[in-house]
Amino acid sequence: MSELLLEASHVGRTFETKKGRFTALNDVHLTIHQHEFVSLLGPSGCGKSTFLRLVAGLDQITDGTIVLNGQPITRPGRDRGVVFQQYSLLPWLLAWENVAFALKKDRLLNKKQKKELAYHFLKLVGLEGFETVYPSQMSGGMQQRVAIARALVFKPKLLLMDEPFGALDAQTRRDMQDLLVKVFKEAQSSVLFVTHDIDEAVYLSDRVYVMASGPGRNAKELTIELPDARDWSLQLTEPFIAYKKEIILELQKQRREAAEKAAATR
Ligand SMILES: Nc1ncnc2c1ncn2[C@@H]1O[C@H](COP(=O)(O)OP(=O)(O)OP(=O)(O)O)[C@@H](O)[C@H]1O
Repeated sequence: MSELLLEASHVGRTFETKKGRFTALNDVHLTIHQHEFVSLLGPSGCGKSTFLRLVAGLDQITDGTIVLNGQPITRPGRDRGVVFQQYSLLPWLLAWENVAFALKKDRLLNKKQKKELAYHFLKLVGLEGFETVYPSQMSGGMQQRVAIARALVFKPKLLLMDEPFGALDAQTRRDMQDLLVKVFKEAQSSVLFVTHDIDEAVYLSDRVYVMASGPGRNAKELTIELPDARDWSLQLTEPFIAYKKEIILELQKQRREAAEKAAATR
């Protein structure tokens, strides 16, 4: 396997709430290697977004360590690009300006170079010809493409994506998944991808971490070995269905255990 890029060990995150201390994550482990696509899957509330925010540097761990390229993560940085479910584009800026905005503080590039880079990444995500369109004139899928281009424009080592296709209709979601496979290969970055969707996780990933809740923790890790050239017929193959089944059975087991635990405390 290629070089280790990110290593999260014994990660914990507790929150002080009105009802007392709440443990959102407990002893979570995760690794990502160079050029690896890793998904984080699990029931609602198991702490996927909390974990992603810690890796993004938008929140601080209460236990453990998260090391990226040998350095502990303490704040956001240009080595990580983030894409959320909400596209969060600036409505008063054109598509290319939204992408170039991410380079605002880059003093090494002049305006022309920033514009060229923005155009390059918009082309990569299939938006050639839409550079001078405002977000309000774009579909949800197109807006999310702009958000992906914006996250990639400073060539991050790690792309962090939190349910990026959650707001899209089924067909657009499929198109975006195929686009992501292509973009991921060309951008030569690694991806940490949070999703609820089992098919999406198996289709896109090299490895899938399945989490459990109460508190959020590791439950299962799968290495996905499927042909590199992914297309949708892959989803009908036996190996794909076998991975899916393994995840479904794990999630069913979790639901059963949670129900038993709830019944025992009643
Ligand atoms: N700032 C906070 N203060 C208190 N509790 C929080 C805070 N942030 C998250 N939590 C709690 O931590 C738990 C994990 O939340 P998180 O959003 O990470 O889960 P998730 O797996 O991403 O869920 P979903 O799939 O529904 O988005 C939840 O119970 C949530 O209420």
